[in-house]
Parts: sequence; C-alpha cells; structure tokens
Amino acid sequence: MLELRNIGFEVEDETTGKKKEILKNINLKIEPEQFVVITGPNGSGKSTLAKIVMGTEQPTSGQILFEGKDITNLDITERAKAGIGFAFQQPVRFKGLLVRDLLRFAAGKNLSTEESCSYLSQVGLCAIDYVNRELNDSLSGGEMKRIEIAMLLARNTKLSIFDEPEAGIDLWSFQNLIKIFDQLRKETKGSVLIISHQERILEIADKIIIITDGEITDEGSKEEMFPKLLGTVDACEYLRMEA
Ligand SMILES: Nc1ncnc2c1ncn2[C@@H]1O[C@H](COP(=O)(O)OP(=O)(O)OP(=O)(O)O)[C@@H](O)[C@H]1O
Repeated sequence: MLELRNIGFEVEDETTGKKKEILKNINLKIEPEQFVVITGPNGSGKSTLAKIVMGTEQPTSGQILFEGKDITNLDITERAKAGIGFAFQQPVRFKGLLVRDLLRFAAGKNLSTEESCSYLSQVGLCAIDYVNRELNDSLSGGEMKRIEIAMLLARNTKLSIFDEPEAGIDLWSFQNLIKIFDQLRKETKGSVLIISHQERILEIADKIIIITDGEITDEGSKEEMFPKLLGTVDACEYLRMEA
C-alpha cells in the first residue's frame, strides 16, 4: 500500500556548506494492515523519513507510491485526503475547542455523542468524562496522546504515522499506550507506521526496520530481528538504555 523507492534526502551543511545526505537510497514497502516499527540510533534519519511520508519534507530523490499512485509531489493536505494521517508531535490545544469537536473535524461529518464516545472508548478513555472536555492544558500528556489516536480512528486513515509516541508520557500511560497500539493492530483495518526506540513497541510489530546513518541496515519480522538486536553490543546497550 505504501512503497518508497530509492528515497534520498540531502541538505546543505550550515557550517561546511557541503551537501549532507540524511537519507540514502531508502526502499521499503508497507503492506495493507501491516504494523511497521522503524527504529535505530538517534540522528539516523527516522523522523526525516516519517516527515517524507507525511509530506512535510520533500525527498531530494526517489519516488513515493501510495496504493499504486505516485504521491511524491502531493502536499500534506492532498496526502491526508488520500488517507495518510499522523499524530501531531505537539498536540493541538485550543481554547474553546472540545474533544467532540476535534473528533467531528477528523471524521469530516457530524458525529452523534454515541459515535464520538465509541472512538474514545476504543483508546481506553472513559468516554462520557472526556467527550465535552476542552482541549486545553487540563488534559495530561497521556490523555492527549489517546485523544490523538481516537482522532486518527475517526479519520479512518489508511496509513497512520506515529513519531515516538512514547515521548513525554509517564510509565503508567505508556503501559496503556502499548495496550491501545496492540488493540489497534488487531482490530483496525489500516496500516500503522511507528518510529520508536521502545522495546515494548517493537514487540508488537509485524515488521521491524532498522535505520542507521540514513540507510536501512536491516529489516524483518520481530522473530528475526529481536535476536539480532539483542546479539550486538550496540543494540544491546541501546535497548538497555531505553528500558
Ligand atoms: N532540514 C535539515 N537540515 C539539516 N539537518 C537536518 C535536517 N533535517 C534533519 N537533519 C539532520 O539529520 C539527522 C537525522 O535527523 P532525524 O531527526 O531524522 O533523526 P532521528 O533518527 O529521528 O533521531 P532521534 O532518534 O534523535 O529522534 C540529524 O543529524 C539532523 O540534525
């Protein structure tokens, strides 16, 4: 459903003025309903790759195909219309905007209270307590993350992208987040692409892709990848550090 062909991303290094390759010849495929996790060391190019799929960055070379169509030159809005959605890194918090309004915007139609509540229940929120809450600082980081996931459910995206969903939430909320992702993987029809360092998220992946220094250095099922990740000194330290 999503295919990246020979994607490259180059920028000019501000100090040296020389070209710097952030991503090199990335080829990857995400199949319908596949739950793919991209991992790798800090600064290896994972977020840049996510941005290229969302459409907030343009690759300097290569092609992006979504459901067989070339979307390389489509902007973020056109890609959203085609069915690519992502959770905001900085959650939207607008004074006066209610959770139910956000879900309604996401769905692109009027939703009954029952429908809005069903999206919130799916992400483990006691729906009736949240549907009329204002999207402001009174919501915790973990609650906002779940509301964003509910928003993606309401949008019925074909491909949902999450860049480090674990960032900024406490251990308790993280445990719930894992349950929600696991449930998403089992119950929803769309594909999911997650950038994560967390072993617990890697554990629920259908496919794990490792990016090192701008290149895909390995990929496979979790059964194939876990022994490899744990078998190298770097990865071992890396996973331990993240635990
Ligand atoms: N527009 C840009 N101009 C210059 N450098 C950039 C640009 N975009 C990304 N980079 C650099 O590219 C490298 C990869 O960044 P990216 O954020 O994709 O890494 P990452 O793997 O997501 O890292 P992390 O795990 O720390 O989030 C970094 O060194 C970053 O500073």
